[in-house]
Amino acid sequence: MFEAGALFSFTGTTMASLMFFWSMYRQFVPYQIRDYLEKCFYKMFGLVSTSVHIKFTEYTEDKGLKKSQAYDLIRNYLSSKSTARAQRLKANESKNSKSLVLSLDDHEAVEDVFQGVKVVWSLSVWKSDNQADSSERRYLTLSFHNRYREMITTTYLDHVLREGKEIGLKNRERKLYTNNSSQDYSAWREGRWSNVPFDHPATFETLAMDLEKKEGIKKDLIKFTKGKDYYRKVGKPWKRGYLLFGPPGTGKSTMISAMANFLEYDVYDLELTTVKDNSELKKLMLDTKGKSIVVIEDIDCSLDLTGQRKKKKEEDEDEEDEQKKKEAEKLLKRERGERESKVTLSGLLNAIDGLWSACSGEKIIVFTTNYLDKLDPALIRRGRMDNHIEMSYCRFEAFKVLAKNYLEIESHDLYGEIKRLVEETDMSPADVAENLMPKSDEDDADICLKRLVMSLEEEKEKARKLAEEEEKKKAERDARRKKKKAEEEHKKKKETEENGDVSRDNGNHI
Ligand SMILES: Nc1ncnc2c1ncn2[C@@H]1O[C@H](COP(=O)(O)OP(=O)(O)OP(=O)(O)O)[C@@H](O)[C@H]1O
Ligand SMILES: [Mg+2]
Repeated sequence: MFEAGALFSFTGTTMASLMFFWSMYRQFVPYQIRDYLEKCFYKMFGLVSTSVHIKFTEYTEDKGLKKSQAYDLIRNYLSSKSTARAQRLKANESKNSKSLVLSLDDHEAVEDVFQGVKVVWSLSVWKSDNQADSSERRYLTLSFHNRYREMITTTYLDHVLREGKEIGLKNRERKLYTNNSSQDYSAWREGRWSNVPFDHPATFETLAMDLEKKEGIKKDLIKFTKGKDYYRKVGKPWKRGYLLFGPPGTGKSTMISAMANFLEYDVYDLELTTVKDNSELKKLMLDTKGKSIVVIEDIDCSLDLTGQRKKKKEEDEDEEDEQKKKEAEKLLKRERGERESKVTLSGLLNAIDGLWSACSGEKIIVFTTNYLDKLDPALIRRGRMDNHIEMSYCRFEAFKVLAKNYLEIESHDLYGEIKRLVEETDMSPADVAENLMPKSDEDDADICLKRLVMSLEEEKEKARKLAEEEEKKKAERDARRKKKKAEEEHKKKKETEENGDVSRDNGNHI
């Protein structure tokens, strides 16, 4: 028997000799001969070995500069397996610096089991011999028994890539994109979209609206995300359009953020007024990725999309005034040399509905507007805007959500009075929220709710006065119209009488 000391010294000497021979081999044997020897070794080894090895390099072979997508997907896939099973791990900061990401360390291996078959993944590093070149290339090797060659090279690898993609999407930092103006050459050269991290805190839990409606929207979204095969089966591109309409401050933009957080999607905020023409719009849409929400806010203000609308037969004076104001604004813009977007309604319809709009996977398109009736029916027909959601003034259900968010209360003596007032008064959730927000440390729930009651009463009074004034104005307008009509009729009658007199006179002359 060896004594412990003797055993250590024997092992140490052997290791030192091996390392000496290894370094001599790498230093003095030329690369071509080494390569040949290694190939022979692997060949001989292959005769007795029953293992198969597949190598996945970090960079693609062609130019060696492009990162291999498959390599990244496999690393994503292995991250959770390594955390659970590997002995040596590497810790990196995640892109959003919120947490640490653990991955397999260099020269480490991890086992995976798929359909009862064991495979081993190992991570190796190749270092250049060239002194001037300090670069390192990593590669992953998948080893498994030859008996499972067919299953591993098809089913298992498909499974790894698919899972890796999903993990990557989940871990990615979500982005809020906005389109660069093509007038701004430096920004346009950088890319069609600029982005910042998307960090809006709105969720469906904090969104104040009718509870049943909210649940309906959540279910609709879940159904959509799971509908890949269904959409393919019925022959529809995998996208869904939402039209959010309602008065200002009712939560349309908040709803978009809640949707993005719920689905973990990116958001593309498309500013149509800076898009030069239809072809630019097409390019922008082609540049959006899957798992994203493309938003066009205030669609009625973005473009003159109402041009094709049939004018109402009876335009009242107010509408005429508005039309005149718009024309004057346009003229002023033109005089100032401001560029107007040449995106047309058909261009926009193509962008959301055309052949190429089906590129790049699942996508949600959202339009928001304050005035539903200002939009061309073609733009919002079902199939294009599948789900029309009205965001309305704050009613009691919505108030309760806001009170819970802002004051952390679920009931109060004033709830009865508030219930009556919010049902009678049109106040936006934004205004209700503002009243509920404590303005100082002394503001407690009692003070905030009383302030809300006061505001609601004021609003109610204001609405009553406004309605009275409107009524008065309408009566005046009607009276003016009646008077005008009577005058016209009188004038017509007079003209006919005069014409009758003239023809009688002429008759007398004859
Ligand atoms: N339904 C809601 N639930 C929770 N908060 C809301 C809701 N509606 C409005 N708010 C609050 O009011 C603010 C303004 O709301 P938001 O911007 O979503 O309104 P909007 O409908 O998009 O208005 P606009 O038509 O003017 O664009 C939000 O930041 C949010 O704090
Ligand atoms: Mg908005």
